[in-house]
Amino acid sequence: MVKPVRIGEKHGSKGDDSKVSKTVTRHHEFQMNKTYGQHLLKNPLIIDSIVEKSQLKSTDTVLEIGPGTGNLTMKLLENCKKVIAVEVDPRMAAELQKRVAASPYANHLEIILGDFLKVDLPYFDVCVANVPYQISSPLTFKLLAHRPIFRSAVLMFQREFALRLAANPGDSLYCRLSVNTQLLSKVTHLMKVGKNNFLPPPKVESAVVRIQPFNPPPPINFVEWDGLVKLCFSRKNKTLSGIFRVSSVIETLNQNYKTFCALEGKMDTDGSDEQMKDKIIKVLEDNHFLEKRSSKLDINEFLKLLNCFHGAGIHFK
Ligand SMILES: C[S@@+](CC[C@H](N)C(=O)[O-])C[C@H]1O[C@@H](n2cnc3c(N)ncnc32)[C@H](O)[C@@H]1O
Repeated sequence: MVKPVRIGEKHGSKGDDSKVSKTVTRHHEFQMNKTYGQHLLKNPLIIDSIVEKSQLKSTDTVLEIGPGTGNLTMKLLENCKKVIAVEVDPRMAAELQKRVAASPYANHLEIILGDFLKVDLPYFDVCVANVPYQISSPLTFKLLAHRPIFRSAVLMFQREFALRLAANPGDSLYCRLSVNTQLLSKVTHLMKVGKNNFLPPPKVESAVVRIQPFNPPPPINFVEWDGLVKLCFSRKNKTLSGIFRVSSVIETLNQNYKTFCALEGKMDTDGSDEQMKDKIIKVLEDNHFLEKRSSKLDINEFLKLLNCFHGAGIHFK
């Protein structure tokens, strides 16, 4: 558990827009750390738009991941009760601490110094962040696994990642990430953001999405679900018939089946891979999945497929 560092209490002038550009200017003194994905948002219009789209309430506790020197944090503080910011770089945290101490919001910010992927998260209502792109995927699933379930997250990602999150069946970017995220949440693409809105500009384009976790979450064993989805997207344009006829896949599912039978106290533990192949093909055939392709299946069809396999005792972990 990383110990939270609390910001000291100091007061200064409120709502001073010049602070954004001053801080941006000061960033030239920093050597930006590429491994931490340090690209600071410098366009106040984009910052305002992100905060507006976050639909914050004055009673909200907001989680920010990677506040940097605080360009977004300052605007968030004006619009909620409290910001909890997780920052890995002590230089950034110190800069943010100084900046907030000179504002009326000193008592409304808590900085957790540490790696977002390793810290225990506190309670929060909404997450708003221009995230470090290199941890986009584990960051998203850490948020979605967090309890209690938060209201929404408005997050800046690399554009391609954002498009993958929001992709629909049939889209070229529809993938395992789209299906796993959309099983657990509603994803909405909010806006594109060009490179020149950052300092220094990243190599890639960016986009902001809103993620609203389903509450209650679907009653699905996520490991089983992801096992099926991972397999189906190993060759997303191949038919399911083609994917499930591969001998290594049949072998693995037969092993899983035997483990499942043993755990359930069933005697059916000596079936051959050939028998397993017939069982799998029968499930696909009986439920009209043989000629379907993952790239076109929606969440409900994946759910149906998982249920059909489970009905036959076929498991994916
Ligand atoms: C893209 S910058 C965003 C900075 C600031 N929010 C802004 O928009 O100007 C990403 C920030 O995340 C921080 N960061 C990188 N990896 C992190 C991690 N694993 N945990 C927490 N913060 C991280 C970086 O130090 C940097 O401050």
